[in-house]
Amino acid sequence: MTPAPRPLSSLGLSARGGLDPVITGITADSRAVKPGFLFAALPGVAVHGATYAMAALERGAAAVLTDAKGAALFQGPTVVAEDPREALARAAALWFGAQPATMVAVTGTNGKTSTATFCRQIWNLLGHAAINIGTTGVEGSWAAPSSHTTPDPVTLHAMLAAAAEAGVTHAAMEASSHGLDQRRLDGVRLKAGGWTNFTQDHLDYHKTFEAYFAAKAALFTRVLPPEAVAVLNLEDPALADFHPPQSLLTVGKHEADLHILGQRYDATGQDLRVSFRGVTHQLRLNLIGGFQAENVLMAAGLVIAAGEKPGDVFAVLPQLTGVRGRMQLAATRRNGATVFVDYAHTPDAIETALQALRPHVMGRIVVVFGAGGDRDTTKRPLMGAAAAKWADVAIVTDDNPRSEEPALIRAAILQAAPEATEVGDRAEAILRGVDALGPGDALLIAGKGHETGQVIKGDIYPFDDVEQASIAVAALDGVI
Ligand SMILES: CC(=O)N[C@H]1[C@@H](OP(=O)(O)OP(=O)(O)OC[C@H]2O[C@@H](n3ccc(=O)[nH]c3=O)[C@H](O)[C@@H]2O)O[C@H](CO)[C@@H](O)[C@@H]1O[C@H](C)C(=O)N[C@@H](C)C(=O)N[C@H](CCC(=O)O)C(=O)O
Ligand SMILES: Nc1ncnc2c1ncn2[C@@H]1O[C@H](COP(=O)(O)OP(=O)(O)OP(=O)(O)O)[C@@H](O)[C@H]1O
Ligand SMILES: N[C@H](CCC[C@H](N)C(=O)O)C(=O)O
Ligand SMILES: [Mg+2]
Repeated sequence: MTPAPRPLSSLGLSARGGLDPVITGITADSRAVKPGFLFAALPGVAVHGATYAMAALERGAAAVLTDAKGAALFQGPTVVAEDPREALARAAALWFGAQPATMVAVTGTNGKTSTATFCRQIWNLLGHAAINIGTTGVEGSWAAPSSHTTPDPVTLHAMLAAAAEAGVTHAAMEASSHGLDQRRLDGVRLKAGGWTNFTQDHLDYHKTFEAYFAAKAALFTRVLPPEAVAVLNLEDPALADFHPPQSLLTVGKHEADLHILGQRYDATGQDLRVSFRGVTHQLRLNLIGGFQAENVLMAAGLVIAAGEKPGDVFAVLPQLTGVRGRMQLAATRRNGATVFVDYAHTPDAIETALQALRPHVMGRIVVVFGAGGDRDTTKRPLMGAAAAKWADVAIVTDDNPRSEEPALIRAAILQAAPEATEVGDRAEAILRGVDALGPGDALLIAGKGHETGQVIKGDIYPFDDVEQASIAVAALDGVI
């Protein structure tokens, strides 16, 4: 529902010369401007949005929000902000207004989608209308697609207001480092924030580990209010020395508030003994992979920090179901071999996923994986090394090469995995992986998870790892 027109000043903004025009909408894209809109001309990676300010004004923009550099590029009603991205996020929060009453955000190199999804499932199981917002879109009691893990502030606040108006009271969202760096979350009212882990990814954007860390730390140092709760995974040494302004609920290590006392794996999941502030709980998780227990504990910590009773939360954990494309059992061969689809696309995730699968597998582990184009190039050999170390057989293939030459991406991986087999066509690579499986073996198809497309140059070709796994098993085992 479109909010009613209102004066610029009601969005916490003032234009040069004391102008206070009536605003009818907000956008950061000049092509979406309608008469009366506030156009946010943001400093971008490729271009300064103020390049399009005159086009926006010609389309009837009532005012342009930008920084000093942008303001020098045009003439017209101008709001100058030191940080226009943060000003836009706070204006979007005021413009759309309604947000679900109880919200948490989770950051970290890996585990965000899993944790946010488990938060939503726990809240649903406790009777709340809840959603998770992130890489898999908006899921739960209200659904919507999302082009980003962390949507831009105008899209995000429109989502939150629509969900609240639809009766959603609880929301868990992923705070990506890009999203935090670009202030996309700055107007969101959060009760708790979680940090799963910190390893390598996105250095193509942040350039240094320090900048990557600072972007994620900002969830606590800038976005979360001091009265909120910080849920930190102390298993990760990078976080053990992080001291946010908020009170802590720690998970992971034995001195943490919430930690695992014992873990026993079997073919369909795991049994856990966990301790929460001295009280022991025994529970079953029908989820494959130790990392899933870590994510479940992070989710339990966030939901408890946001107000739920610990006993109620632990009681519903056995009902949690797997997250699409995260260690998802996609197919089983006639000889009993299993095929899993997972989203691992960083060195740590490849290592974690392969190690996590091992206790559930009697025989060999085969892995099929690649690395995304137009992303962090330095992680490619590290991914190759992780696969070479932790899998028995590795097949290197394509995964969203985007604008890059696929063979060069594969070569960068193979230089650290000389024993691996190179099969550029992903469907053929999966078929070869399935064909290699003997009784008790397992295949891990990693990197694309829930994705339903292969991004090559500017096009997206339909491709679904789960579907390809079933096709390969049917073709080889004669099941139609
Ligand atoms: C690198 C990056 O994150 N870029 C994001 C950023 O673009 P930008 O500001 O740098 O855009 P730009 O192309 O330089 O343009 C500058 C400004 O001019 C405006 N413009 C541009 C053209 C025009 O005609 N008129 C106009 O007004 C643009 O709207 C923009 O505000 O702001 C845009 C608007 O919000 C985003 O769509 C865009 O995401 C790009 C497409 C992207 O691929 N981002 C990925 C890397 C990303 O954000 N990934 C994370 C993490 C993923 C994960 O780990 O799960 C995510 O949260 O999804
Ligand atoms: N706690 C964890 N520690 C290490 N690896 C993990 C953890 N949780 C998940 N993974 C691995 O990372 C992959 C991605 O998990 P998930 O989608 O939950 O992470 P994410 O942080 O949302 O990723 P992205 O930033 O790409 O959206 C999983 O498929 C698994 O291989
Ligand atoms: N299969 C995807 C996974 C990464 C997606 C997301 N984390 C991003 O960086 O956009 C790729 O490598 O292209
Ligand atoms: Mg995600």
